[in-house]
Parts: sequence; C-alpha cells; structure tokens
Amino acid sequence: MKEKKKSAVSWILTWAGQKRIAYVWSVLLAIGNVIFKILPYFIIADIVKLFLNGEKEFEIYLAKAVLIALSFIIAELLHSLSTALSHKATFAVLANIRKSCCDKLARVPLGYVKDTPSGTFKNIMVERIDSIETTLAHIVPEFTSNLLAPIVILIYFFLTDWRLALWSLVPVIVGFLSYFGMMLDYKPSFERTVQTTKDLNDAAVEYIDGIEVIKAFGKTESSYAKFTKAAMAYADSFISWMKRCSIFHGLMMVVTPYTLLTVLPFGAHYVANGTLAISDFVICIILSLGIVGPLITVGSYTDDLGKIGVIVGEVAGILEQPELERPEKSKSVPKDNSVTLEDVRFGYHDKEILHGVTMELKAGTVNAIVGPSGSGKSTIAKLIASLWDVDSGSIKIGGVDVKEMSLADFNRKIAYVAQDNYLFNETVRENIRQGNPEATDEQIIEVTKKSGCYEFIMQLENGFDTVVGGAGGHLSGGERQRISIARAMLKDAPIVILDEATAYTDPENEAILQNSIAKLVAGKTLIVIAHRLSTVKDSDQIFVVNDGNVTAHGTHEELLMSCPLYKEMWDAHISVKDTVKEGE
Ligand SMILES: Nc1ncnc2c1ncn2[C@@H]1O[C@H](COP(=O)(O)OP(=O)(O)OP(=O)(O)O)[C@@H](O)[C@H]1O
Repeated sequence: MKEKKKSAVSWILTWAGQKRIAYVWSVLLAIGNVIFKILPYFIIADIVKLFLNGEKEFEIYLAKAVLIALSFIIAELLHSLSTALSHKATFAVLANIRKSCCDKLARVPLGYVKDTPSGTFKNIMVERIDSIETTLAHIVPEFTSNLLAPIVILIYFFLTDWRLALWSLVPVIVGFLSYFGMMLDYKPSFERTVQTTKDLNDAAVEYIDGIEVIKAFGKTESSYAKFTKAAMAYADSFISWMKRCSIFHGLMMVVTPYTLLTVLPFGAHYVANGTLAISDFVICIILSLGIVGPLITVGSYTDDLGKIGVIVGEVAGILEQPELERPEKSKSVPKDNSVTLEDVRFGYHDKEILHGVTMELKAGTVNAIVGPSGSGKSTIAKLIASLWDVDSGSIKIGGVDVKEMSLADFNRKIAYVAQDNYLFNETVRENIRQGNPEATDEQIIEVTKKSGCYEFIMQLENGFDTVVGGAGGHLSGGERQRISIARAMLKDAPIVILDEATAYTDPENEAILQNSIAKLVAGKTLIVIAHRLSTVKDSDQIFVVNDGNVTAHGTHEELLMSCPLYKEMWDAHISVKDTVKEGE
C-alpha cells in the first residue's frame, strides 16, 4: 500500500513542536482583532440609523465615535500581539527545519549527499527556508482575520437585505474566477522557477568550485556561458509566468473592489419600489465596502500558501530520504575488532559494482586491498566505513552486523582516512580536535609529533592557530593528508581504514608517513588501500580485487606465486620504481 504523504500543515506543526501553542494564541488574538475591526461597521450603521431617525444629541454621536476609535486601537493591539507570537513560533519552525535537515544529512547514505549538487542543499537550507519566514509569520494571524471578517460582515449583510448581499457578491465572484484562472498552472510554474533558481545556484557554485580548472584550461568563456544560460532561464521562467498572469491579475484587481457597481443601482431600485428602507440602503453600501479589502488580502495569501507548500515539499524531499539502517541502540556488542564481509553486493544507482565480496580481516592484523583502478577498492572501504549500506550480504564487526549497531557505537569503532579528507575552515588545532572533541591541547600537540606534522605546523604563519581554508585549500595535498592522519590518531579507534592515505606523498615524506601510520595502527585492525604495492607488501593479508570481485588473497609471497594479476601489478610497480630511480 502506498504510504500517505504528510501534508505541509502537518510538517509545520511537527517543526513548531512546543511552539504550537503560540500559533494557537496567535489565531485566537487574530479572531479578537477581527471582532474589533468589524465593530466600527456596526457602530457606523447604528449612527446612520440614528441620524435618519432624527437623533440630534451630539454626545451620542461623539460617544459612538470614541467607541470606533477604541475599537481600532484594540484591534491594532491584538494584531501586534498576534503577529509577535506567530513570529516567535515561526523562528522556532525555521530553526527546527534547518536542524532536521542537518540531522538527516548525517544519517542518509553519503551517496545521496554526494550525488546532489552542494548548491541545492545550500539553496534550500538557507535562502528558501528564509524566504518563508515573513509569509509563515503573517499568514497565520492575517489569513484568519481577513477570511473571518468578510464572512461576519456578509452574514450581517444577508440579515439586512439578502438581495443586495447577493448582488454585492457578483464582482467578488468574477474577481475570484479571474484569480482561479491565474492559479491554474501555479504549481508547475512555481516549480519551474524553483528549478531554474536551483540551476542558477548550482552553476554559480560549480563555476566557483571549478575556477582552478576553468582558468588552467582557459574555459572561462564557456563556463561563464553556462552561468549566463542558467541566469537567462531563471529570468525567463519568471517573466513568462508573470506575462500569463497579468491579464487575470488585472481583471481581478479591477473588478473585485467594485461591489458598489451592483449594490448602488439595485439598492436604488429597491428603495424606489419601496422594498428597501433608505437607512438599510446606506448600511448596505457601508457593508459592501467592508467585504472587499480583506478578501483581496486573502487572495494574495493563497499565492504565498502555494509557495510555502512547494518549499515544505522540497524540505520533505530531504527529510523523507531513506536512512542508513541503524538502530538507536546497538543490539549486541562486538566480541573483538575483526571485520567480515559476507557475499557483499553493492551498486551506485542501478549498476552493480561489487558482485559478492567475501573477506575476513582478523582483529589486530594489517590488511591491504589492491587491484586495478576502478576495480572497487574504495567502494569496499566506504562500505566498511558505513558511508553506504550494502545492497545484499553483510558486513560484521566482531561478529555483529553493522546494521545492528547504533551509528554512535559504530563510529567509536572506526577511523576512516580518505583520499581527500575535508578540512574545515577552522584552525589546524580545531581540525585535529574533530577526532576527539575532548582532547586537550597537549594531546593534540603530542599526536602531531607522532604523525610527523608538528614541524610543518610550527612553520605555518600562526602555528596551530592557522586557519586552513575550506577543504584545507591553504595546505598542500600531503600536509592535508598528514593532518587527517593526526585527526584519526586522536580518535584512537580500534579499526582503521586508510584509503590511499599516502597518495599525495612524495617518496621522501612517505617514510615519515609510513612511520606515523605504524604508530597509528599498533595493535589495531588496519585496512589499507594503496596503489604503491611496496607500502603494503608486509601486510598480514593482501586482497586482490578485480572488477568487483576478490580474486585472490594471501601474503605478498603467496600471491606472487598464486595470483598472476598480483604478480603483473608487482612487476609493473617494481619497473616504475626502477625507472624513477634511474631518472633521479
Ligand atoms: N559515487 C559514485 N557514483 C557512481 N559510480 C561510482 C561512484 N564512486 C565510484 N563509482 C564507480 O564505481 C567503480 C569502482 O570505483 P572505486 O572508487 O571503488 O574503485 P577503486 O578501485 O578504488 O579505483 P581507484 O584505484 O582508481 O581509486 C568505478 O567504476 C567508479 O566509476
């Protein structure tokens, strides 16, 4: 059975949480505001009646005028209170939407985050959510009051003279028909503007992120053209929509306010034929003027309601993504730090990459995964690190399926150093502290000494307080790598995965790095993926991966004898090393 989709209102109520009560008060105060806004119409009607009945006492008129003034003041006060409360609730809603999105992104498979352009998330989580603040805060009190006020006035109108009340509705109905014409393809049109806005954002982010490559390959013009194209499509989507709406909008704005167009001639006719008292006619004129303003405001809000609906839909699109299957609390405790893969199958999107991988990595051993480029080595590492979930088969730690462990318990077990470890735009010290938020400054210094990065950190402009740019842009690839290793060392997890951790390292620094890695992994289960076979030849066990399958495993010597692919790779590696040496 298809699961029923959660409506925008129930999403908003969920995000409002405890602040829901503020929305309830906001609506109640808005109803109070309506009552005091309508009261003057009844008082004016009363004044007209008194006047036509020959009342000459000035004090009576003055008292009624004071009442009208008081009503306006109270209405304004209630309106301000109501709006203040709904703003308060709305800020809580916005904060909760953003928090839910951030929480969610931490729980979804990495693939979903990586496959979505970063501009899209930024756009939804910053600009789009911000853009509903004013609307959401105003819509609750104002939509209520502007809808209720004309309804109450209309009831009074019908009681005074139902024929004129009906006539007064004719322009309103024509106006609303034009409005519905305008709203006919609201959703696709608005979604198109949303899409073109996203495309514009993505093009801008891509242009900035890729500026190095764009400059190096002289692609400035073509890359800029992509951005210009996105900007044109963005403008087009708004202009063509506005063009289509303008006729309906014009008709609506011209016809709707003129209730007098029907009320005046028909009222005069009824007075002339004696079926309507002149005092009631004047009251009807006043009432007919009172219906239109609020109804037009209500009409303008339906546009905003559509906008909120679309934005809530986008956020829901993130929040409804399937998560990594992990329980809140671990179901069992791993008996040791071994890692086992049993018949693991996995594919990005629909294409299967791993076709039944089985591996047994004993606790406290050094294990290497080698194989040709694109064979699936990093994919295996990422699956062990739980960045994705397997499609079938299982990954176990100490005999416990990772799907039965909470993410928190799992994270304590594993340290993962990838090829391109992200460094935050913070100080070197804080970047390393990410490994263990509780670590003291002394522990951080110690770990950098062990990982061979103390010297170069001290040579940086502000030492440990040097801020490294987004993605660690101010450091070399090798320096970033060593900081990532220090971060992983500080975490002190019993299972360590190093995915091409020495990729950026020159032969000179490789020795330092190997040395620091040896310290990092002493007594731990190590899984290392390396292109340079010499760095892993002493491993307890080497797995040869080819085309998504483990084709052989054993020690270096065993594989040289039994696995032709390994021998071929080793020979190639040795000859490259020799060539490099000769060239030196
Ligand atoms: N995020 C992704 N989406 C789609 N396909 C992917 C993704 N990441 C990797 N692949 C594909 O999966 C296959 C295995 O990639 P993987 O990175 O695991 O190989 P590898 O053996 O580590 O390669 P290399 O040694 O070049 O790093 C490749 O064909 C690659 O194109």
